[in-house]
Amino acid sequence: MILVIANVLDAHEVAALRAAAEKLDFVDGKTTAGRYARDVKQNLQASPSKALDGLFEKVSGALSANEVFQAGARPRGFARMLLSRYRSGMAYGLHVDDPIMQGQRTDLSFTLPLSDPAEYDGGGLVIDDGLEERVIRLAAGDAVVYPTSALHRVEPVTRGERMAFVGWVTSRVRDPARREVLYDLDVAAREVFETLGKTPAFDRLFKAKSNLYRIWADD
Ligand SMILES: O=C(O)CCC(=O)C(=O)O
Ligand SMILES: [Fe+2]
Repeated sequence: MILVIANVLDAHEVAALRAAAEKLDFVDGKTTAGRYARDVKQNLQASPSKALDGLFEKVSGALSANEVFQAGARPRGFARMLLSRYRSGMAYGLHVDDPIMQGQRTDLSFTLPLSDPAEYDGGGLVIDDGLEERVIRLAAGDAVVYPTSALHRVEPVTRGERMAFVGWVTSRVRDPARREVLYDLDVAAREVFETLGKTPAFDRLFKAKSNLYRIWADD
């Protein structure tokens, strides 16, 4: 399941993060890529610093407060986050991300751009779901969350600059099919609640979702 979540950050938050990001040092992104991804990775990444950690906290806080992210990802925590920058001519070829980062299993990947698509050409995130490729170009402040198991790439940027947070989430529910069942039940329960109120059908649906979550959640 690929989830696009609108407005994780509002325009003010995006502008503040962008201004703070402009003050950071950026280095070659190859330093954080795995053995095979390194060969196809051409981008820049903010070097680790206290200021960068502060930005990561804002992003993880905004995602954690987002109901759609909670329902779709069931996050236990964030394994890693990066702030990356693609200037004209830069790209990240087809690759798969590391299964373990900083000792944590990576179940879900996300991209949250700080640049609007009008600021650059190319630069789409292309996710291969096994059957076909999907090209995703998000507005600044939106996020896409997708299984870390998927092959993916970033198309070459041919004009302007694409700045984005990327990160990896460890989920309490490791199996993507189970996560999708929980997400569907959550969405259905919410819809019943909003249209019909807290009816017996809602109580049953929500109980079923809660109990499946209890059965499937890692300790
Ligand atoms: O920038 C993106 O949308 C994804 C980048 C990526 O695949 C990575 O950093 O591993
Ligand atoms: Fe990647």
